[in-house]
Amino acid sequence: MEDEILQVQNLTVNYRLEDSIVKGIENVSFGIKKSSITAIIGESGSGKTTLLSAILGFLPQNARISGKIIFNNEKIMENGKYSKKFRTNRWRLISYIPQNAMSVLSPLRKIRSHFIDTAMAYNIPKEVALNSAKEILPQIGLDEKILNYYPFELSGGMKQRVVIALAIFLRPLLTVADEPTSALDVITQKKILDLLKKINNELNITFLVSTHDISVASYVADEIIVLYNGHIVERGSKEAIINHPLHPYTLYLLSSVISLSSKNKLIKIREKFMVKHNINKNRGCPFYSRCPFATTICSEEFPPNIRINDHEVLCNKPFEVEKSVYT
Ligand SMILES: Nc1ncnc2c1ncn2[C@@H]1O[C@H](COP(=O)(O)OP(=O)(O)OP(=O)(O)O)[C@@H](O)[C@H]1O
Repeated sequence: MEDEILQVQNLTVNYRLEDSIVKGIENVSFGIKKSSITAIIGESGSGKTTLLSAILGFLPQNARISGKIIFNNEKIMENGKYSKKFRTNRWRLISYIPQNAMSVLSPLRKIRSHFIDTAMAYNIPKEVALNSAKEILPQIGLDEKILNYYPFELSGGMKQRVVIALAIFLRPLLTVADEPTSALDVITQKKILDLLKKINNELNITFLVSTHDISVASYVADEIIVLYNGHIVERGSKEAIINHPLHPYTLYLLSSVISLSSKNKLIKIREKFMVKHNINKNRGCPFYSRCPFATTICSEEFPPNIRINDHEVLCNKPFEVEKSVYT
């Protein structure tokens, strides 16, 4: 679609170990709208980092990848092969804010060297790099004099901002952030999320942000993708996902937010998720073993991907969730 900067089509990633194969993500398809913020939400091991690494072309050696990725109307990856144009321009097309961002700054190098090194890796001259850095730093709340500081001279929040500046100073079209706030206290967390929104708004950079916290997704994102066990189980606008969830796992995530669940009937709903079905080895629903709404069909048949306008859900019985919340 024309208004999409990124299209991921039938993406599957497996990891090969000595005597087994581990699933990373399976047959994942979605698009990201230009100038939006999309959050990928899922618990540990759901495949968030695998998905982001596949988009960035950063998967480890033991990964096997299939499917297609289209970026800005050009194919950048098909069946594990990334285009040369993408590999040589990556940071100017899709940049990255890593998990534990602060630890990526080398303690032995001044902040200015981090900007110069990043730019020079893409054949951008030192002067251009420093000028771009000086332009970006005030926009994200940092004085340009920090270019002469070492990382140890900065607070945690300032280091986080430097890493964000490094991701955006070459003005990429898309920035991918892997759990950008998970290591931060709540006050700093909010400031960083506000900063991502400001950059999105003022510099028109599209963001794809992963998080295990649905309240972070709800605060920062326009669109939300819910990942469970390597599958997209639900995706749609923030309003659709937060106010009208259709997948039981999304409902479970929402009912687990303390401030939400203590206020309303979600607390009762959370109790329903105490049930456990035996895992069915057949090709049933990935969420079957934890689903309070599951019936025989869910243990036997992989669910269909149901689409209602822009809201998609992978479920045999999506309206059971609606009934339990709204009736
Ligand atoms: N290099 C690897 N080799 C083998 N298995 C891997 C590798 N990287 C990830 N996996 C497996 O792939 C699955 C998805 O992992 P991934 O790290 O993408 O999840 P995640 O949602 O990012 O988790 P977290 O929030 O803990 O980072 C998990 O079962 C994980 O053990």
